[in-house]
Amino acid sequence: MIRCHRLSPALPILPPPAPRLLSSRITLPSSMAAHDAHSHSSPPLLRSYVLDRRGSPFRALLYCKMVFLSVPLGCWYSVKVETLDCIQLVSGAVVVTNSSPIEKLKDGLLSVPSQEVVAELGGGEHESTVSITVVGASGDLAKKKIFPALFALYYEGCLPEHFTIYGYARSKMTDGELRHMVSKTLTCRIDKRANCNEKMEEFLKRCFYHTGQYDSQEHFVALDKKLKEHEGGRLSNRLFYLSIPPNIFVDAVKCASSSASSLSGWTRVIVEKPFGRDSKTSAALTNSLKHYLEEDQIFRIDHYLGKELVENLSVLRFSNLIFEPLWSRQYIQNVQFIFSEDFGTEGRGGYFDHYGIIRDIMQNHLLQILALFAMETPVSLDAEDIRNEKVKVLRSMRPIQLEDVVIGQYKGTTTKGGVTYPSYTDDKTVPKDSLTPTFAAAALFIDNARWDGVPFLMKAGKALHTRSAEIRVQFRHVPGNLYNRNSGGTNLDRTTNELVIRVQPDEGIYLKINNKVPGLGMRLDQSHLNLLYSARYSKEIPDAYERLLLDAIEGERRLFIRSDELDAAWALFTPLLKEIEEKKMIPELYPYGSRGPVGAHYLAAKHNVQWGDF
Ligand SMILES: NC(=O)C1=CN([C@@H]2O[C@H](COP(=O)(O)OP(=O)(O)OC[C@H]3O[C@@H](n4cnc5c(N)ncnc54)[C@H](OP(=O)(O)O)[C@@H]3O)[C@@H](O)[C@H]2O)C=CC1
Ligand SMILES: O=C1O[C@H](COP(=O)(O)O)[C@@H](O)[C@H](O)[C@H]1O
Repeated sequence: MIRCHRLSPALPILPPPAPRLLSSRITLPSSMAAHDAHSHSSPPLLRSYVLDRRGSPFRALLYCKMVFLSVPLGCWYSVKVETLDCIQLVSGAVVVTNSSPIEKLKDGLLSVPSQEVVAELGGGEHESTVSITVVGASGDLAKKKIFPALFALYYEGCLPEHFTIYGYARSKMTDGELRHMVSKTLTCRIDKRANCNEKMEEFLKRCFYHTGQYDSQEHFVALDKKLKEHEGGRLSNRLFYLSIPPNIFVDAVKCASSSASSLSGWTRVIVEKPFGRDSKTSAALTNSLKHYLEEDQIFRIDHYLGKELVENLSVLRFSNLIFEPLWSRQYIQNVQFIFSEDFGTEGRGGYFDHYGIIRDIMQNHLLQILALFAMETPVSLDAEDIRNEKVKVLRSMRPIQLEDVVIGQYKGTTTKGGVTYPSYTDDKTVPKDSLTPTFAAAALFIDNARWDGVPFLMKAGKALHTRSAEIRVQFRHVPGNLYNRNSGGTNLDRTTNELVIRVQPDEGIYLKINNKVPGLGMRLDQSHLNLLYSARYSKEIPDAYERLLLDAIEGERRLFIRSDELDAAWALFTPLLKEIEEKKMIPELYPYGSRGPVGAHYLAAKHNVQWGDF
């Protein structure tokens, strides 16, 4: 039985986006008019179809003759099947033709089941299956995040009934060794649950391994063969998670696309950051990927978008009357996006030195949050509507000035207790004279009517005193505040309201307000209206990778980055990065475990702001 929280009857299931044509070469016959998307009643024409709700939680597979439709539940289409030769609905995209067979839309990409494949579909034709291939399965991210997230999804009943997981990498491993590795590196929230071992056993039986090179068509053909065996003639959907270094993304995509794409269902590819180092390299990566994939097959992951409190940002703003009217320069003095880690780059120095903190955290995670925070109200919750608004706000951003940026690098320290912490450059994979910033603070501006003049401050650093990620919204002071005259010493112009969205740890939202201290006198202090998630909700918070993997399986693109968003993000940061690197800007050193360089305070002060985390 499916227990996935997404299917809870208490939760409204939103109607899916309207189907969209993939190519102008394809026309929808007039007989295929969308029925009422909100209606759950079956139009007469579809009654004879076989409806299978087991394959994937939100997808029903309708099968007839040569017709395959994979449509979201709750959405019915009126189709005159007799007049159509082939139909393939791929994740909301409709492919319909009156001539058979459907021509290939793009080489090796979207193909329609051949007669042979259709014939092969024998007994299992009413069922779909999802095959998830973790490319780079021997690596750090796969062990730390991807397998644990897949297991958590399995445990929660969120994976379809028929699924197979394949690990793919060059390292030689047997299925047994992969299973051992996965079970030993389980670091997910489920591992403390009572029947975790039992569920793990079941899960591991669905995990397999295939050794192969990332640029070998032959090895991907062999993988395809194995996937087919597991798929057993069901309609197959395939998800490839590229958990490999970026220099081999394109090789792997090329092979996966041309030798291991699904012939009957969808094929999607999750791509991990870094998406290039600048505008040029990012565009080159996008172009290469688009050679083998359609944009809507590419799921560019930014795992911060999968974090619960980031996902909640729009809910907070758009579903509470009290916030949206305040969301502008009229009431907000500044907004701060703060990321800090209490550990250095140990173990990842080689990667990090090539990127630095601005590319590693600011250009993606913090900027994505900023875009969600500052965008205009989208037309709907549809992925394209949201992403359109994000792109607009990113394009409205003023070029970042070097004077509005502070960079730092951590240096080793020895604590009073005698514990020694290394300098960034102590890492053997980092050049001794590296100027790569491990800390940066910046002031950004959005040149539009809503945000004109409001500083959006970002601060990100490694090896700081604490691990946290938060959004701080500092409101303007109350004009002519009556209590300034009689506040018992509190300077109300300094203690303005502040809304804090704590993304991690101890997820929560609190609003700082000025309040009367109880008693006969009139003394004010600043208190918190506090929503601490652990106190309010008994449910554990899913890991970001769980949400994003499930979204990718369900074809929900809202939390993935579209190529024009990526272009806009790089357009903002590339000139700054170029200037920093060309001028060989020297980072300010700060001690490991400290609060970062003092320059960050001068930067804030320059914009009449105080960092809220002090
Ligand atoms: N680790 C993390 O916390 C995060 C990682 N990422 C991104 O996710 C992706 C995977 O990260 P991570 O798991 O740390 O990466 P790894 O360096 O651990 O690489 C993953 C696998 O790729 C193969 N590989 C490594 N280097 C090469 C190479 N030069 N040529 C061919 N194959 C190679 C190895 O497998 P084998 O030798 O068996 O083929 C390795 O196990 C990267 O793009 C990274 O930037 C993003 C956010 C966080
Ligand atoms: O993408 C990255 O994120 C991690 C921080 O992720 P979190 O979910 O643990 O906050 C960061 O350590 C890493 O450098 C960066 O590449």
